[in-house]
Amino acid sequence: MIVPVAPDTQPMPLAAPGILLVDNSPSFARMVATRVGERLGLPVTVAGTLAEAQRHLLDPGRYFLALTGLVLADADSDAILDYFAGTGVPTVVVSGVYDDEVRQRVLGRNIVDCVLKNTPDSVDYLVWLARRLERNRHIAALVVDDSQAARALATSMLKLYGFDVLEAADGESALRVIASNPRVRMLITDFEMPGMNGLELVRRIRALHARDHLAIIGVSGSDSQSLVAQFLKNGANDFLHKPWSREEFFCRVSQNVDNLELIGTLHDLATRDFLTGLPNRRHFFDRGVQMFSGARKQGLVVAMLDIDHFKHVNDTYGHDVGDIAIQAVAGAVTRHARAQDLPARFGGEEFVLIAPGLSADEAVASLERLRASIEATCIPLPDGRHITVTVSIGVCLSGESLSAMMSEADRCLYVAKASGRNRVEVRLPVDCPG
Ligand SMILES: Nc1nc2c(ncn2[C@@H]2O[C@H](COP(=O)(O)OP(=O)(O)OP(=O)(O)O)[C@@H](O)[C@H]2O)c(=O)[nH]1
Repeated sequence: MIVPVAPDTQPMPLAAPGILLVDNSPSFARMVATRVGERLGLPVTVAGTLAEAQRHLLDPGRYFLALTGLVLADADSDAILDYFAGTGVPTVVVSGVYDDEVRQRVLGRNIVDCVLKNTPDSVDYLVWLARRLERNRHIAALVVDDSQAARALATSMLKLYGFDVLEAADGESALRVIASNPRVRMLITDFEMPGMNGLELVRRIRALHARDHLAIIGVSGSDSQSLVAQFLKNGANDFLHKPWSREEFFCRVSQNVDNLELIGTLHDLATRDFLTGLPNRRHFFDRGVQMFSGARKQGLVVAMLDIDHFKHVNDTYGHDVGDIAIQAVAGAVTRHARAQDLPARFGGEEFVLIAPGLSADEAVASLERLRASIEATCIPLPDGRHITVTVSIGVCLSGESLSAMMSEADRCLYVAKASGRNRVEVRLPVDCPG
């Protein structure tokens, strides 16, 4: 999405923070803005001069990233670099020249990176960089080092890359910060610290947080050959030698958070149903068995839901509308589920819900509310029409195992269908006195 702004207009408020692209070539700026904006779905504002860029940046929350060229009509390259380095907005230089001299001038200031213009990969790299910096804003990083100066350096770099940064001066404080901040997904720790050293800290963190949830990078100025291996063997994801270069620091930090996200995506693909986003059947059984064994005292309820006459919906309106109806019912089930419940798409037009800690009356009343809410939902179709669907629900209130409860819930579902549909049917299993 491109937001063109006439040179003398004041900035317009934007809904989400976007990207400011500053370049003296309108055709290049427009090409990059279109491709970056389309691929990221973020607003990109184009400015042709430094003065124009300064006007846009008057509103501090409007941009999370500035991309700037070094050739502008109203300023030389040092003035451009000095200005952007002082704005507090993470800035990437997009330059026609990137030799050692430019590199040193750029990376000697508070500038995230320098990208060579007009190479086949430059737009791909900019898209990756912009996406990375945007996502970093939602990640907390923790820097652990007893040296205040070393902490300040790593902190300023991580802030430049958009992270929300926390600091700790020793291992014990670091453990406390992690315990109280679930948003911490990246930790950078020094080796030599008083009390607990970096290796011991990594070991203690790994007892609670897996590598695919919290990335740890060890750092040290020591020449010891074995230290890197020791950090990795104790559970660190990566290692950086002090003094690190700005570029290496950024690459390693980014690669590690990229990996965390990739693993998160793979986990979602393996555990979530693609159409509805609900947990899939496999994840349901994994979690459901755990919930069953953990809930012996308080008990749990298993409910099976099936959309009524769904074949008729498909036959009448087509498969796409059938999918919309499945998504609408999934939405109702998701909204109905409490934090401690486990809803899932069991397959086709069938759903399952495990709800712990409910009395029989509460369970029946709650599922009756769900049934009624689905019946009352007008499901909008792309052509402006609406449809409604109903569901039948079979409920089991207790049983010897999860599979026994599911069989009983399924049997009740069959009875609900046979008794006219759009109803909740509850029976206690024969092997349970109630
Ligand atoms: N659109 C769509 N249809 C699906 C999906 N999965 C299964 N179906 C269809 O769901 C329908 C299920 O029909 P039936 O099992 O005969 O049951 P029903 O028509 O809902 O009838 P009752 O359950 O007896 O009320 C079939 O037509 C399947 O093709 C899906 O992901 N999307």
